[in-house]
Amino acid sequence: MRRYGKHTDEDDVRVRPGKRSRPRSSIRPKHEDAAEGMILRVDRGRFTCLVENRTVTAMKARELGRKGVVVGDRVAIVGDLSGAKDTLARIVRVEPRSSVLRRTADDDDPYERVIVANAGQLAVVTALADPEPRPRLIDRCLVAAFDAGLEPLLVLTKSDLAPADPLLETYEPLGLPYVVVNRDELAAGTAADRVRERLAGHTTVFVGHSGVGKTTLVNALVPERARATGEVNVVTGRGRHTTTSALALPLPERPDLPGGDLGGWVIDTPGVRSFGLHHVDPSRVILAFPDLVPGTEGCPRSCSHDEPDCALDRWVAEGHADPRRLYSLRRLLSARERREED
Ligand SMILES: Nc1nc2c(ncn2[C@@H]2O[C@H](COP(=O)(O)OP(=O)(O)OP(=O)(O)O)[C@@H](O)[C@H]2O)c(=O)[nH]1
Ligand SMILES: [Zn+2]
Repeated sequence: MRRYGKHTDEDDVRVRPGKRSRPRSSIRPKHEDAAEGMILRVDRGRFTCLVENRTVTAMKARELGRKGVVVGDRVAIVGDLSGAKDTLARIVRVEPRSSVLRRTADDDDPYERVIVANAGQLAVVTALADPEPRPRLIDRCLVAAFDAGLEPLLVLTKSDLAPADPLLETYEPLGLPYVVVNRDELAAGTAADRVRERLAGHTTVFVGHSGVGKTTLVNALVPERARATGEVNVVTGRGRHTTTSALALPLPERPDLPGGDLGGWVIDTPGVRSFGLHHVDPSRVILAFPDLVPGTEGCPRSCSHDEPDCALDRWVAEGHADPRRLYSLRRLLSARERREED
């Protein structure tokens, strides 16, 4: 933990004599003894926070005001950090975030929200059948990932029910990493192992439509989770998770797998039906297409890259980039507009 000791103040005094040389203890942050923590879960104003190797329940200090604290946030935390039952610590500071995944208000949720902070990868989980894949929802998740600067990963489940090829063909121009899994591989553990290799050393957010098999996969990746959330649904009688917010789970170490000693985090999110994208800026999305970026030099100011004067048509016509890349970019950008089928 960084300390804000006397030394800094003394330096200040020496270089800037005069009036301002009186001791300025007030410039020191109030909570210099705060511990560092990571937010694992948010539930009705209570935050589950990892501090060293303990989980501590905390609330926001009043001084944070309306500042949001979300899963993945690194925070400074004070108070009772024992993690004992019925104790409540206080979050006094949120550290700068390396990334922010958000969704705009939409039918599922009337508020714009930051879903997760500090993630590096977005795993878009899609079933190849039951439920049918919804390419527009996949596109919307990809746009959110590109906008937030997260690396996307396609996880296609239920390949025992339908082939992956048609969908993979659609996404081939994007050159995304992908993993295809089926029921037998899930049962054998090999599906989770292949996904695990992609997660090594990363913080990965899992998103997917309800029913695609996200819970099955996350439980296989983090067996601890199945135990922690093994409540039984009274209607179906099946064990069901009750995630209403994102939940960060540490990946168990797997020295037998490539990169398996690196650890990593899985952040599970509730099933999504849509993914609001009004906040997305096309100029950030296009950064995921470095082969097209130089072609935008001749574009009109604040070009949507899908208008008659867009210079990208000429860029690909002159052979600087694959036309399918431009087609894919435009499809993604158009996914920002709301469509009925979303
Ligand atoms: N055939 C087949 N079924 C699978 C596969 N993966 C998961 N399932 C089944 O699909 C159903 C839905 O899986 P879940 O893991 O509950 O799906 P989910 O995405 O978490 O859905 P929510 O819990 O509604 O968010 C379950 O009955 C799983 O057993 C697969 O690869 N093949
Ligand atoms: Zn353009």
